[in-house]
Parts: sequence; structure tokens; C-alpha cells
Amino acid sequence: MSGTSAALTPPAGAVAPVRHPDAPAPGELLGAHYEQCFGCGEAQPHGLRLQARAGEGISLTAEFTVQPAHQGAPGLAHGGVLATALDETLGSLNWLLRTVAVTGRLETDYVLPVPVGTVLHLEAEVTAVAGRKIYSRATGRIGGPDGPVAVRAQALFIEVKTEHFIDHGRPQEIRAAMSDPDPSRRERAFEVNP
Ligand SMILES: CCCCCCCCCCCCCC(=O)SCCNC(=O)CCNC(=O)[C@H](O)C(C)(C)COP(=O)(O)OP(=O)(O)OC[C@H]1O[C@@H](n2cnc3c(N)ncnc32)[C@H](O)[C@@H]1OP(=O)(O)O
Repeated sequence: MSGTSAALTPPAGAVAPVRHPDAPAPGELLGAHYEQCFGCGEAQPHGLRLQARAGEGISLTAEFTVQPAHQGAPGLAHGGVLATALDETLGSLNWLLRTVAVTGRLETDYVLPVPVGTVLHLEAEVTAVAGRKIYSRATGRIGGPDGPVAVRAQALFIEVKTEHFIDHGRPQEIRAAMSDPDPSRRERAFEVNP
């Protein structure tokens, strides 16, 4: 049983997403966009350290291993952590469009429990774009990339200007991110041009 709210259905005028000419080639790892990101950053000891890889078109795959720090019920992944994995995977799609966007809405179906130690195999794609609105969906499978679906999500991301982060983020983290020695991460954080 699953449902999708009307807000996640692309409107009549929506168009197919266009892969940016400078998007990473299919098979290429995207790497963390920010080392302190709870979803993908390598400097977060209890973060998900999710690794996303570009796919064909506007799609990607990602993996994340459920750690003991990610439990809700004993021995099982917390639902919010699984939603984070889906959110991070869906958010990474925007790098293939070279669009800076934030999650406006995320709807998640939890289909199977996900035990600690499990590798969650995620797949995501952008389905449509309407102005600033980016529609996408993702699934997470367990037991292998072709295993049963444990979680799935649909999302609406909203394009924002770089100022969104500068206006709302804490100055010390903004300064630290701006001085990241990795030019690719600086670009993904602050210099993206659609
Ligand atoms: C420092 C590092 C930088 C990193 C960069 C890479 C980031 C990667 C991060 C990856 C991490 C993972 C990702 C994360 O975790 S991102 C973090 C979690 N998300 C947020 O913090 C977002 C918080 N929300 C906002 O800032 C604003 O509400 C936004 C910007 C989203 C919209 O406010 P804004 O004033 O700009 O726009 P608008 O209100 O005119 O709306 C525009 C259109 O959108 C429609 N709409 C809006 N909301 C919803 C909704 N909930 N359901 C359905 N529809 C919605 C709205 O009806 C309208 O439609 P239309 O009337 O045009 O038809």
C-alpha cells in the first residue's frame, strides 16, 4: 500500500530533466558535497557516509551500510535514518542537473525492516522539472542491488540561489565550507551555475 500526494505529481507543463554537459560520467563517484554533511560527509563519525555514483540520464545509485549508531528498534535501522539516506540520494541528483536545490517535500514508504549491518542499495532518478520544482523518486533494496525493495520515496526539490545557504547557515560553517581545499566541493557548495 502506498500513496503519493498531489504535490508530488508533476503539473501538465512539466518537462523532462536535462543532464548538464559537465555532469559526472556514468559510473563516476560523486564524492561528498560537504565533509560535515550527515548524509555523505566523511568527517561525521555517526553519519551515513553514503556514496553516490552517477548513472545514465538523470539517475544515480548509492550505497550505505547501516551502523549500530543508526538503530531505532533493537538491531534495526531508525526510519528517520532511512529517510535521510533517501533524501541524500535524491539530493545528489541535482548535481547531475547542476542545480542548487533543497528538499521541499519527501514522502517515504517503509516496506521491510532493515537490520544493522545491511547494505542499502539505492537508486534514484529525476522524473520531471517544472520551473524551480524538481520531481524525483528513489528506492532502497536489501540483499543486493536486485534484492527486495525495503524503502522507497518520492520527493519535490525546490531550486534555490546560493544565498539561501549564506543567508540561513551559521557563519562559522559557511566560512569553513568556503575555504574547503577541495575545489570540486567548493563548487558544489557555492559556485554552481545552472
Ligand atoms: C552549505 C552547503 C551548501 C550545499 C549545497 C548542496 C545542497 C545539497 C544538500 C543535500 C542534502 C539533502 C537535501 C536536504 O536535506 S535540504 C534541507 C532540508 N530542506 C530545507 O531546509 C528546505 C526548507 N524550506 C525552504 O527553505 C523553503 O520552503 C523552500 C526554499 C523549499 C521554498 O521556499 P521559496 O520561498 O523559495 O519558494 P515558494 O514557497 O515560493 O515555493 C516555490 C514553489 O514550490 C512549491 N513548494 C514549496 N514547498 C513545497 C512543499 N513542501 N510541498 C509542495 N510544494 C512546495 C510552492 O507551492 C511553489 O509552487 P508554485 O506556486 O511555483 O507552483
